[in-house]
Amino acid sequence: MKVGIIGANGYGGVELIRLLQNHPFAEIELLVSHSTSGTNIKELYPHLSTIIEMDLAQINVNQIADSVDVVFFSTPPGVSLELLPQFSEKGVLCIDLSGDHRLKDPEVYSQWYQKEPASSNLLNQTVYGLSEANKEKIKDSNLIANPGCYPTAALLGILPAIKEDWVKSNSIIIDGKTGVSGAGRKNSLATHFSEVNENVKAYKLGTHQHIPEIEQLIESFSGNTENITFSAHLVPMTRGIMCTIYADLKEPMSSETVTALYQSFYEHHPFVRVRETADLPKTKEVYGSNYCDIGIHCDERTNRLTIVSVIDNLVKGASGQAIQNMNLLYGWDETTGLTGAPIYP
Ligand SMILES: NC(=O)C1=CN([C@@H]2O[C@H](COP(=O)(O)OP(=O)(O)OC[C@H]3O[C@@H](n4cnc5c(N)ncnc54)[C@H](OP(=O)(O)O)[C@@H]3O)[C@@H](O)[C@H]2O)C=CC1
Ligand SMILES: CC(=O)N[C@@H](CCC(=O)OP(=O)(O)O)C(=O)O
Repeated sequence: MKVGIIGANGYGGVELIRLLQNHPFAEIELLVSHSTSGTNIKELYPHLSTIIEMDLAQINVNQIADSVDVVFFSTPPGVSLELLPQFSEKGVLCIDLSGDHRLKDPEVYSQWYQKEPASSNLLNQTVYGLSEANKEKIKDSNLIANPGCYPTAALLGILPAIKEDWVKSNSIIIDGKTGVSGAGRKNSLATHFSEVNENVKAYKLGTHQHIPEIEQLIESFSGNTENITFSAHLVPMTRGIMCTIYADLKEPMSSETVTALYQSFYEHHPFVRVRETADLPKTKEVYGSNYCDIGIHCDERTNRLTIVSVIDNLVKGASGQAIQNMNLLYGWDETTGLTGAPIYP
């Protein structure tokens, strides 16, 4: 099965390359770049020398569509809006790592991304690729909107409680922390070493594009409209996301009971590991891997549930999950090519 990666010279693209090297059924056919076509990928990323030495190709829809079976879009918002319909029309399977096709309501997309939305026709064909939540739909789709990094950690953390209807409406608060690679490879003042090192900052409060994405999936799970509070924080590490999620319980529950129920909920989902309460997960314990680790605490004084959910933003939060979705789509075991253990320490 032949794969093309558009945006191959960004962090998401390079993580796709790393993971696909270990995939037994997928072969990288084309690496595509907008601004560095003609350059060998090893010149931009010397760590890939002798592993993959391929010139980056230009964006040429016909040529790409003729040579690959599946295209990953690892490009900033707005790019796949224009390109993806041209591939989809030609019957190429598309997996979009950007936010362009995640929101079902075109008006909501315009409001949060300040861009013209994709066509309703295309949005109706799109499956939201949170692998654990939409496994059956992903198997039958040809256009997958891969989730954002924060939504992956937040939703895997909260969905069992939502599905079981344990939490009070509008009581969910998600406190998210991310490593700097979440902002991609492009230069910016916000990701400059001196700005990030020995510093923690909150950003995009009330305006983060992941707010409607999280609310949309909660609604599709519960049938209820839910308003969440989400705060994003940048912390001085390269990879990793931690979402600490707070919600008021409808009825008192113990940590042990909720943990056992979460373990049973994720029993058949190999990439979600639910820990015992005394063993709350840390970002380093999933570094470089496709795992999402979850820990639970119920405060019996306040009747509040706290969930800690960690992922690697570039793997389960982006490229790893994109490959997991490709595996589901092709009917392969979902763990194919993704069984590497986290890198520790
Ligand atoms: N980093 C992360 O942790 C996560 C990222 N995502 C999403 O994945 C996507 C890629 O992110 P990431 O790899 O981090 O970002 P980078 O900035 O590292 O890479 C972006 C890529 O897109 C290409 N690109 C930029 N503009 C255009 C254009 N106009 N047309 C075609 N290609 C273009 C860039 O290179 P070139 O211009 O040379 O082609 C580059 O290859 C984004 O939508 C991001 O929001 C999602 C989850 C997590
Ligand atoms: C550090 C940093 O800036 N992180 C990005 C994560 C973006 C992301 O996950 O991508 P999508 O926009 O495709 O959802 C942010 O918070 O916007």
